[in-house]
Amino acid sequence: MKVAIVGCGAMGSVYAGLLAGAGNEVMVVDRWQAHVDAIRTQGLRVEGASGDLVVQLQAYTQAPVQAMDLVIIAAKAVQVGDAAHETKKLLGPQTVVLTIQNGLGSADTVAEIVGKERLVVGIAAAFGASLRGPGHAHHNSMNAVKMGAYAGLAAARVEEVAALWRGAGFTADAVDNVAAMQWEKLICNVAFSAPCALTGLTVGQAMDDPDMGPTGLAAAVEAWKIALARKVPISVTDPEAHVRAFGERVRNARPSVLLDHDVRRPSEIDVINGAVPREAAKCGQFAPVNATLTALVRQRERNF
Ligand SMILES: NC(=O)C1=CN([C@@H]2O[C@H](COP(=O)(O)OP(=O)(O)OC[C@H]3O[C@@H](n4cnc5c(N)ncnc54)[C@H](OP(=O)(O)O)[C@@H]3O)[C@@H](O)[C@H]2O)C=CC1
Ligand SMILES: CC(C)(CO)C(=O)C(=O)O
Repeated sequence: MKVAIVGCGAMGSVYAGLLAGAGNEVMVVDRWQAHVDAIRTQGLRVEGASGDLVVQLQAYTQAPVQAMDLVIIAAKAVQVGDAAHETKKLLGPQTVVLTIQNGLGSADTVAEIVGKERLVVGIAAAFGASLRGPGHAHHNSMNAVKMGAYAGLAAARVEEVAALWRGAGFTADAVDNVAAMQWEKLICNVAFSAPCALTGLTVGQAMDDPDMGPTGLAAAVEAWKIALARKVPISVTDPEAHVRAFGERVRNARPSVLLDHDVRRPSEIDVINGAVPREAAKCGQFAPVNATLTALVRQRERNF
């Protein structure tokens, strides 16, 4: 399959490396010139839970005009609009677009730009990925990739995309309910995104910390209650166990909100912890734990 990855950062590199390693024709588009240059000259190295491999890829800072079978948008929520515009150059009549971001709301932005009928929404859970340098990604784990149609795309086409991922060594499944898939991940992210960004702790250190451990769990339980109040059909019955199982897989990870703060860059906090009070308001409820954590992160970001 001809696959393009738009936004070849930490996660995009893991996707690109494994999909190319499985024999797909993979092109990556990323605006970090040094990363693209390194991929062109030395190949892309992906190291960590999946092994250690180097793949040769086509790499660009701007997408060429070329129809692909599948375009994966792996930019962050705050960048997803620009990345979707870049994606338009890669679309043919049959191209499927899969957008994978943490938090809530990115898919709506992408749907407006690339069209909802071709869109698949994905979630990647427990990878703990980062870029170690130009052309070199690392990931702590690789738990699961889940995906479902945004609106209209036939279930068989979504299943085809999931099969492509499985063929590359991922645990990947097509799901019926995108909202449940997103909330089940969000419950995990809220426990670590703000707490780790505010303290500099890794996921494992935050879980073990006598202050941040309970704070993260309170944020997760609050998100879980709001998901239930919003009647999202999540399968989580014990949010604390759900979060602990997730955290144990990526103890050494520094959540991407913390990675953004390392370089004084505004993060995805508004669509992660910040999504919970917004969703709560839609059913007349409050989410004070997530609202407070979001306010603290936002205040810090105003000084960047
Ligand atoms: N890191 C992780 O372990 C996990 C992350 N996620 C989620 O996956 C998503 C991606 O995260 P992550 O890989 O960490 O993020 P990164 O910041 O590492 O990667 C995103 C990349 O996309 C590039 N980019 C942004 N806009 C464009 C554009 N218009 N054209 C080309 N390139 C573009 C960025 O460039 P630039 O740096 O210049 O902005 C960056 O290199 C996020 O939603 C995150 O929450 C999910 C599971 C695990
Ligand atoms: C580790 C973390 C929290 C990084 O943002 C994550 O979302 C994942 O790996 O699934």
